[in-house]
Amino acid sequence: MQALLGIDVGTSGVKVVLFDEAGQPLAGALRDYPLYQPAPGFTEQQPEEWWAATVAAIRHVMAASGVRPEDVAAVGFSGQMHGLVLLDGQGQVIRPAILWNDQRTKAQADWIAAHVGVERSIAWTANPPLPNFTATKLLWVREHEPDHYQRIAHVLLPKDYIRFRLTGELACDVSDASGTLFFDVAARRWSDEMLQALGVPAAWLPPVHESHEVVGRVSPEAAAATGLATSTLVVAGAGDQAAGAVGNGIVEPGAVSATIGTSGVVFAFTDTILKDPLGRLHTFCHAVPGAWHVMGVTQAAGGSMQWLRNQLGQLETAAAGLLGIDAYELLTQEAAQAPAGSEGLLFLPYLNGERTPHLNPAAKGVFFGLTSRHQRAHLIRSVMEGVAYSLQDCLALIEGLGIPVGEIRASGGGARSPLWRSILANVFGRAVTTIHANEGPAFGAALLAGVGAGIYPSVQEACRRFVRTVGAVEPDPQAVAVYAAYGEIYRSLYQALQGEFRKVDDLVRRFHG
Ligand SMILES: Nc1ncnc2c1ncn2[C@@H]1O[C@H](COP(=O)(O)OP(=O)(O)O)[C@@H](O)[C@H]1O
Ligand SMILES: O=C(CO)[C@@H](O)[C@H](O)COP(=O)(O)O
Repeated sequence: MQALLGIDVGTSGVKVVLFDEAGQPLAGALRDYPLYQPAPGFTEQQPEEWWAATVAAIRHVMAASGVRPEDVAAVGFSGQMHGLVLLDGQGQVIRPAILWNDQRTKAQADWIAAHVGVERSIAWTANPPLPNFTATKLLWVREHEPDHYQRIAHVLLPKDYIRFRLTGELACDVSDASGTLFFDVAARRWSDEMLQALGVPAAWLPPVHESHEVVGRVSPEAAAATGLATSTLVVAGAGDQAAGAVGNGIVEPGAVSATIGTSGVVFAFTDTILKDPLGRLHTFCHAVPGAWHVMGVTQAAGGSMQWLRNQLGQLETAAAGLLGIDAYELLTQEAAQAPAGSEGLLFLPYLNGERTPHLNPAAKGVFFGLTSRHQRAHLIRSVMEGVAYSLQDCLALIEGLGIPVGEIRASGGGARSPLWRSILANVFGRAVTTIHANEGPAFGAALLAGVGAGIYPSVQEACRRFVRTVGAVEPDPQAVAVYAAYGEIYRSLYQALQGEFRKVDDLVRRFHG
């Protein structure tokens, strides 16, 4: 028996799952780590805490599965994208990682827009400069922390740091590299033009591979720490959205997924490179050779529910432990008591600014339409509905590029909720399915590992064999009409409040920054 290990270095924690050759999970482990917010708009994590959590999760999985270490054929990675990890010449981490949802780098994104130009940025990298992308984070360090900047020898993405600890190899893959703004997405290699224009040494960036390619083996030190064998291969892996798409079978034309993780993403496969002229959708390499994808991103999808749970769900959080279910289940059960449309209560999920379609890091979250009639159930449901409207904004732009959209596959933690899936179906006005497995990007990472180890002939073939859709939810015409009507107001609210978001942002910087 050969086993495959998928490691997903997520935002809330690391998920490690061991699968057999037939894609069946043998054992899994989740280990959380903290997210630090040292100032308004800043989000950081400690790479050492990712590694400690990964080691603990791998040890747990190996012990729980009883699989012999030498039977683990290969490891594949998935990871939160865009985060900046800086290493010095000795391979030591220089400062905490600056994450994908950090909002501090608007000035650096504006600087790139002014000095390189949005059009040239899209021509060279397929994407406009956005605060979320790694390049702006590196420029921020250059400007604000020159001592740190001078020590840089290597720039890595989050999962690639974990691979470095596991193998000693510096490497990246085409899908994750696409989210740095240093990458020529059309040619699938680092962009000399962009690196030169930004004055960033190309030598800082690691070699780039297709996602299934083998980049090394587990090192003796990492084998001692994790319990894995030094014979185990390690493949390049993918950014969490591309890895999740592989796990969902989004590897052929017409396949589209909607993921509610901490962020929310609508993801469509493309076999040619397609770009939104205004850069509102990301155009990235897929984890499938010769393929690309477009995706729209909601900054705080599950993140909005997490915020609500933390602020209003202390009782549920305490009770969940006793009842053996999670707090989100209790909260979404309560949301089901409010009707579709939440009796006129609307939520704009811009708690961490917004990417698609507004590209505005200063956008703010809003509850609109509150009356004394509204109860907690309405608040919870309106958050779920607001996230769905935001994903619908992403879907509309994808359809606007002429990409065919059939049924939509829902995934991520939020898709565990049948209510959220039915809200998605009614807001999209389309059938929404999920897949049989709920290991998400870790499953995709393991399939990529299987291709790299030669167990499966291709990523598409692995998906054809192992990915099954289940649980189709059809849209209900009455609810579709309700959401179409409220959706119009949702969209007009951003237009009405855009100026106020900017003013509030300035005031927060002035008084609380
Ligand atoms: N049972 C549930 N019902 C509704 N939402 C859920 C449930 N479980 C998790 N979630 C949502 O999923 C999010 C986490 O999704 P996940 O895919 O695990 O995220 P990430 O990969 O970003 O860490 C949570 O923030 C929460 O909003
Ligand atoms: O920023 C993006 C994609 O562009 C996010 O997908 C991050 O890669 C992490 O998101 P979660 O998986 O934690 O929601």
